Amino acid sequence: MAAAPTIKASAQDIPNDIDSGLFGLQVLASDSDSESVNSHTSMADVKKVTRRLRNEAYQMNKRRERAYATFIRMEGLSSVEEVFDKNPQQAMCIINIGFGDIGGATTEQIESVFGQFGGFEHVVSKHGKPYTFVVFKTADAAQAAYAKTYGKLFNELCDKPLLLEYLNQHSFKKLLGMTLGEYSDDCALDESRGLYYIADFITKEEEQSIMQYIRKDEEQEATNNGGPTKWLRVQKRYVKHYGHSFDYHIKHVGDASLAASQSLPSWMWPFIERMKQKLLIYADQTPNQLTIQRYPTGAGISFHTDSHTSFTDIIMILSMGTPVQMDFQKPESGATMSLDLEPRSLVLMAGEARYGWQHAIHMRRSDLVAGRVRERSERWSITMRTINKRMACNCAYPELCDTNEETVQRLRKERGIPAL
Ligand SMILES: O=C(O)CCC(=O)C(=O)O
Ligand SMILES: [Fe+2]
Repeated sequence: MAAAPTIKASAQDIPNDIDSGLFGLQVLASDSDSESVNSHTSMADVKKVTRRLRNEAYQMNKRRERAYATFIRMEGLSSVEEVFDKNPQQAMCIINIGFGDIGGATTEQIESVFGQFGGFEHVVSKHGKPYTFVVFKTADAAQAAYAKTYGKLFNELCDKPLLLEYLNQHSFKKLLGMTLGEYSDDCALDESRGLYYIADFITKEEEQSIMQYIRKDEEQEATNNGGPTKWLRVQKRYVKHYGHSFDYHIKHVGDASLAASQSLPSWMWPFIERMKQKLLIYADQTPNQLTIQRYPTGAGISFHTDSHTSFTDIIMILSMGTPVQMDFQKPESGATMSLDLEPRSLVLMAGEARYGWQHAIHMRRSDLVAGRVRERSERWSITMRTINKRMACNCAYPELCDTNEETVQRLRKERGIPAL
């Protein structure tokens, strides 16, 4: 006797307007995870299954509506029709799975599901967004993956039914075209604007030895009741100053005399010498203030511009440990950009990058680099600056300049520096 056909259905197969019975259920080949209705199934069972499936379809619709609303709000759209396409396209949006702590998945988890399909290219996640994009080589390849994944549960993907939409061509470019390292406007921040990035400024061995020196200073501090200088906790990071201290309450160099309170650690001298040679900085730009920072995983530094009246033009940052993304913003125009700070790299900010932009390292446990989630661990950095003895600045960025701030005027008076 021929086997009874198995009716397989999952919630997504049921049309939204289903009103009774088995309408809309597809008759498919047998499949172990399918809902089975065979010749022994009573009409009551069929009704039960139908009711359950209808309820699932209703829940799924609700989920989809919620995800649409979030997408529209976050992308500043008036409707989803602006971005989604009914016809298969090369890129799809998983509208209900993003990356992050709550209900999120990592790039690797999403790849592990979609990477099984032919023509898979890559996953693009966006920070703080509860949706993700999956790109295929062709619309046909995307369609094949869509057919096998839509509405399905994957335990790698938080056991949520996968909701997918094809992305129209225009939105593909608009939403996914901008990768890190590109700029949000015409305000490209580059060397002509004073931002320089030197990869592998120090070797791996040098990185290790600097970290050892820092740890040794730390031990000395613990055993000697104070080593060269003290670690302070600022937000979630640890900070230590050499040369001159920095007062986070007044947001200014702390030493009243503006005389160096400490010499720079001798292990830094060879690197400062290398900077002078490689970067051709002038003698009067030789750093005389160092800030060493230790960022436990997830720590960061809020958006700021290094005080214009505390330090002169050139600021350099040496990175060690985990790579992180540094974000830049220009409050006046809203322009933004990100720079990936690899360990052992040196960043130099001068001119517009130093005076006219703010920079930050967001407090989070991972970064997105070209659409991939990269977990962070511990990071160390050394910021090198030169004290601004005039305590004045005549930059072209008054909105970020502290020259006329009351505190600075008071400090100028207290420190015997003539008023402007
Ligand atoms: O740790 C870093 O890379 C950033 C440090 C910084 O912005 C600062 O010290 O002002
Ligand atoms: Fe800074």
